[in-house]
Amino acid sequence: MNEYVIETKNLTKQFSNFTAVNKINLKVEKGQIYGFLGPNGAGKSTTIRMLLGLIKPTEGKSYLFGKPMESHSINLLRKVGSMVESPSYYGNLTAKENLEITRKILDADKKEIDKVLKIVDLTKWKNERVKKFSLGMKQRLGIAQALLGNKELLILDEPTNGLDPSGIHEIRDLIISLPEMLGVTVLISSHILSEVELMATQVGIINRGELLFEGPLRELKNKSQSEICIGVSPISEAERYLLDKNYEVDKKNDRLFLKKEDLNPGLINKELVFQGFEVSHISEENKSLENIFLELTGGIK
Ligand SMILES: Nc1ncnc2c1ncn2[C@@H]1O[C@H](COP(=O)(O)OP(=O)(O)OP(=O)(O)O)[C@@H](O)[C@H]1O
Repeated sequence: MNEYVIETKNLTKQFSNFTAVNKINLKVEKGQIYGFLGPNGAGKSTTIRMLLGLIKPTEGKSYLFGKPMESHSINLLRKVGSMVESPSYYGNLTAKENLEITRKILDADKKEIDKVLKIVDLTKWKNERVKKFSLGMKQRLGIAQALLGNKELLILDEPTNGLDPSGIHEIRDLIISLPEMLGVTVLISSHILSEVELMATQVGIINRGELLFEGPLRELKNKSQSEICIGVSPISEAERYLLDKNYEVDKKNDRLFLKKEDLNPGLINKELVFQGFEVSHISEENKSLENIFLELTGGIK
């Protein structure tokens, strides 16, 4: 049996009558960068809080490293580093002093401080007070804190939130390097697909507490049908003609869209021209991943 770093079985959380997380089954394998995606309010933080033992599930179970959380939580959580919302630090202390506090709490080896500073590329700034740091540097320090104690799993809740594009780039490069450099598995939550698209090897998409998809991004892309986009006149007559022929037709912005299932744009063109329509444009359109994500989560109707 495959042992997952994170596995949940019917994990559910209700707040009074409201179901924030509904019977979700997550599977995260060792060494993966798992993008946990969903719009605001989807249930990501609630799931993460259950995985970190901060709140109890109403129903269902979570397993870390193959063991049930409920019976081994302290030992399991020792191997998990996390950064939930923004990192906590003392602005008047230096980066090194902040890490020293966490190191002492964890009783980790002194050498680890220089090691994690190097990983997050803050060695040069280790003696600077954190209040002078940019938001990106503070997030990197938060990741360094989360890594202290030889962690095997990192859980990062919206680590790129509020960062500018160059900050996002830095955090992304850092996260991508972690599984290979340290052998850690990373779960990262976000409400923006493009922020995790370039680093996640696997994604889980949650909306209104339900897990809608789990798998590699390419599988998500393959799930969506491409369309044939046609510029044709007179458009209404062409639409009627295609509907009569049982094609699935959508009219948007003076263009007709046909769902492609073994449809050949060349043959459609020939058929329309043969019927006397004037075809000014015909192309095959693949939906962007962002559109697939928005459709799944209800952003586009
Ligand atoms: N303690 C609580 N009591 C009642 N409702 C809650 C509580 N915590 C979360 N919720 C509700 O559960 C739903 C899911 O919230 P959650 O914070 O998990 O979403 P999220 O996907 O992390 O979104 P965001 O990115 O906005 O934090 C929301 O509707 C939220 O209002």
